Amino acid sequence: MTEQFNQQQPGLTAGAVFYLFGATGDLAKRKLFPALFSLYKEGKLAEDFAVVGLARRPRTNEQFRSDLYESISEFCRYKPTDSELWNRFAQHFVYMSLDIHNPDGFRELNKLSGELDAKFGIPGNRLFYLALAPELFGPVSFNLREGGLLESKGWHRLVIEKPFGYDLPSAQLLNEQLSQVFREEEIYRIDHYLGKEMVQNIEVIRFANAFFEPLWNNKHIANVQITLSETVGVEDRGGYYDKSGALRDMGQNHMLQMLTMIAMEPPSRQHPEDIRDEKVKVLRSLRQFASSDDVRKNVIRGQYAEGSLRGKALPGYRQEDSVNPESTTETYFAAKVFVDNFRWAGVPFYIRTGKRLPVKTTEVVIEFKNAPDHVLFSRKSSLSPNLLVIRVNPMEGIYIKINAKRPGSDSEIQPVAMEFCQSCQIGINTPEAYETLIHDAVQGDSTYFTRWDEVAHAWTFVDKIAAAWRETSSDLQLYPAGSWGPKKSDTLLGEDGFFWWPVNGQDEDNVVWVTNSGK
Ligand SMILES: NC(=O)C1=CN([C@@H]2O[C@H](COP(=O)(O)OP(=O)(O)OC[C@H]3O[C@@H](n4cnc5c(N)ncnc54)[C@H](OP(=O)(O)O)[C@@H]3O)[C@@H](O)[C@H]2O)C=CC1
Ligand SMILES: O=C1O[C@H](COP(=O)(O)O)[C@@H](O)[C@H](O)[C@H]1O
Repeated sequence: MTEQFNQQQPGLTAGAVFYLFGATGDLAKRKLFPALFSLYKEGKLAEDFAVVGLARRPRTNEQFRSDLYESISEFCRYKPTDSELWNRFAQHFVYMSLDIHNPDGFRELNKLSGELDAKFGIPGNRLFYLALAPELFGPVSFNLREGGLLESKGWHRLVIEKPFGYDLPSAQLLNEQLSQVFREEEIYRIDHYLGKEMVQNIEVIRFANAFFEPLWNNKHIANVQITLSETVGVEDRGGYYDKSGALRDMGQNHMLQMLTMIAMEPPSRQHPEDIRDEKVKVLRSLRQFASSDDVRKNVIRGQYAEGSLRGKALPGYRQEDSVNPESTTETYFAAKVFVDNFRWAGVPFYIRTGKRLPVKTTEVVIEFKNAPDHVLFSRKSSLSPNLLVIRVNPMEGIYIKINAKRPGSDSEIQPVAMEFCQSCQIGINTPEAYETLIHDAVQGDSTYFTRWDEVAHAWTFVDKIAAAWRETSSDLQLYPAGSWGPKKSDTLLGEDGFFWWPVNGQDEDNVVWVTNSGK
C-alpha cells in the first residue's frame, strides 16, 4: 500500500495497533503514556485502537494498567479522575513480555495482533514505536518482518527515538538495516523539538507576517541566536551522556533542526516532502569547518565543574554517576555557524546549549540591523537593535523589542518590549510535543519528523567538529555549575560586536514592558 499524507480527515485517527517497545522504560512513563491519554481525552484517538506494551520483564495486564495509571497521574496534563473514561481508555492496553532477540515471541505477537484487530475493529494498521536503546532498532525491524507483523492489510509505520547513530557511518549502517524492512516514507524519526508548539509556529511567524517576511534576510538581520539552556545535569543518564555529549545529544538534532526552521525558504506546497526539501537545502548550505583550528576558533566547548544554583551546592560532571572521573565529554557548546546561501550570506547564527546553566529555556533571538543613526536620534541616545524573540520552552510566546520616544523627553529613545505569552493564556492546554508527534504519525503526516537526508547532512556537519575535538581536549573549558558556561563563548560574539541577549529569566535593564494583557 502506498504511504500517503492523510489530508482528508484532519484530527481523526485511523484505527491502529500501537506496539510500544520499551513499555517499562522512562520515556514511556514520562512522555508516551501521558501523550496517549491526552489524545484520547481530547477525542483525537477514537475507540478503534489498541496498545501492546512490550518489554522483557513480566507484567500482567492489570499491573501494566496500574503502571499506566501512575504515570498519567504524575506526568499528564490531564488527570485520570473520570473513572468511566479511565476504564474505557485502559481496556485498550495489554502487555506482553517479549525479548527483542526472540523471533518466536514476534510470531506470538502477530497472533495477538489479529485478536486485537478483531476486538477493536482495526483494519490491520500498525504503528511500531521503538522506545529502546538504538542498538535494538535493527533487530526489532528484522524480527517484525520474520514474525509476520508486516503482512497485515493496513499501513505499517516505524517510529524511532533518537539518537539516530553516533556519527555518519553508524547512522548509515542503522539506516541500511531499517531500509531492508521499511521504506523511507514508513520511517518516522522523532526529534521532539519539532513537535513543540513554538517550533512549529516559526513558519507561521515568518511567512504570515508582512512586517517580518520582507526583512528575513542578510540585508536586515544582523545575527540569529539560538539558546537551549538546561538547569539539570545528566541525572541518571550518565552512561549514555558520557559517550554522547552536548554536541550529539542536542546539537546534531534539536539545534540544527531549529536552525533549519529559521533559515529555510518558503516551501512551494504545505506538503511534508516540500518542507523537508527546504530544510535539507539549509543543511547542505551550512559552511563546513575547514580545519581543526577553524573548529577551535568557532566552537567553544565546556564541562560543568562543582558549583551552585539558587543556593544549592551541585557536583561537577565528573562526579556524576556512571561518568568517567576523567571524562572530557562536553556538557556545553556554543558555535558560530554560517548558512552560505543568497539569503543568509554573512549572517552569523550563534547557537549554544548546556547543562547546569542558571535558567531552563529555549529561545531564538533575531537581532535586526539598526536603522541609520539619524541626526534626530544621535544626540541624546543611541539606538538599541530591534529584536524578535521566539520563546519555545518552558514559556511559549513572542517578544518584540522596538525603540520609542521616552515620554516627556525631547527625542530621547528607549527600548520598549511587547510580549505575547501563549503559555500564560492557554496554560495546561498546550499539547506536549509527543502528543503532536504521535498524532501526526498516526495521521501519516511526516512533516515534523526527520528524513534520512536531513539526518545524514547534520551528521556530516557535526562529525567535523567531533573529529577536531578528538585530536586534543586542551580547548575544553570547565565552568562552575550554575553559571552561563565558558567565558570564551561571549568572545565568540564579542569579536563580531555582538553579545548574547539575556534570555527569559535573566534580568534586562532599561526595558519598559508592554504586555498583551496590558499589564
Ligand atoms: N527518557 C528520555 O527522556 C528520552 C529517551 N530517548 C530515547 O528513547 C529510548 C528509550 O529511552 P528510555 O525509556 O529512557 O530507556 P530505559 O532504559 O528507561 O528503557 C528501556 C526499555 O527497553 C526495554 N528493553 C531493554 N532491552 C530489551 C530487550 N532485549 N527486549 C525487550 N525490551 C528491552 C526495557 O525493559 P526491560 O528491561 O523490561 O526489558 C525498557 O522498557 C532511547 O533510545 C533513548 O535514547 C530520547 C529522548 C528522551
Ligand atoms: O533530547 C533531549 O532533550 C532534553 C531536553 O528536552 P526539553 O524538551 O526538556 O527541552 C535533554 O535534557 C536531553 O539531554 C536530550 O537527550
